[in-house]
Amino acid sequence: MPPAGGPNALEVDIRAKTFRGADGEDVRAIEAIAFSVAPASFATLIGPSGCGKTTTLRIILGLDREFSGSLKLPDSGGRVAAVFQEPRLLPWRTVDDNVRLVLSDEEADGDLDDLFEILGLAEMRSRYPAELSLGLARRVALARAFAIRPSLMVLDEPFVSLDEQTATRLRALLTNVWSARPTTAVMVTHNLREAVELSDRIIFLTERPARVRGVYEIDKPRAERDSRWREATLTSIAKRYSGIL
Ligand SMILES: Nc1ncnc2c1ncn2[C@@H]1O[C@H](COP(=O)(O)OP(=O)(O)OP(=O)(O)O)[C@@H](O)[C@H]1O
Repeated sequence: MPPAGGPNALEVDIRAKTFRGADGEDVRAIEAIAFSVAPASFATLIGPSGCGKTTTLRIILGLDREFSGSLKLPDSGGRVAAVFQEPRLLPWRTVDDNVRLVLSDEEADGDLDDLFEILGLAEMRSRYPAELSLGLARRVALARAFAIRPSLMVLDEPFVSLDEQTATRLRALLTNVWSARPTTAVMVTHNLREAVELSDRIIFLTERPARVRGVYEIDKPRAERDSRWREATLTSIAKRYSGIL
């Protein structure tokens, strides 16, 4: 049984996921991935390359229905937002339009000032994607995801390929916007520091075919996660899961 997460938790229970390989052979990607994410809490999946993390996110997003097991979303009528490695902005639309495009007609006329402000994008609204650095484009992708007030947010390595300073700034912005607009979140990253900074729960996966290797809970409020606490937490994780760091 997946660990309890409450009535409106995200419940993922993948019993098996197999791909048909190019040579016609079956490739077993996932053996058993079960976990839950409590409402308005943040979970991160970490595991070796190719172990099935993106596949798990695609199953959660409903983009892949060919698996054995079950999935329960936090709110069946709610919206689901996704943030991918690539910001996927429309190049011929301004920043403002890229964010408004995902909204319904009534919402699109609404006030997004707070959202742009919190993400440090207030001055960028009339710019086009080609005028933005990768870090800024990723902020716009976050704005677009949070604009719909999703009941579930899925993030696939949202800060990969950024320099460390930019990534640190973006993680702080994500924490701020997520506090202002809380939602149940599941992120994939290869960066354990990032996981420790952002998550309430870290789910460690094995090599393919993936199983859950262990779940690490973090109770410390984000505002109190200073560098000393982070180093101690990384050490404690490394002790518990050898080979993780
Ligand atoms: N459409 C597909 N057809 C065949 N095999 C696939 C397909 N998609 C993924 N796989 C295989 O399933 C396994 C899991 O892939 P997935 O992309 O989920 O891994 P990942 O953990 O996200 O990897 P990474 O950390 O490198 O991003 C891999 O071995 C991959 O080659």
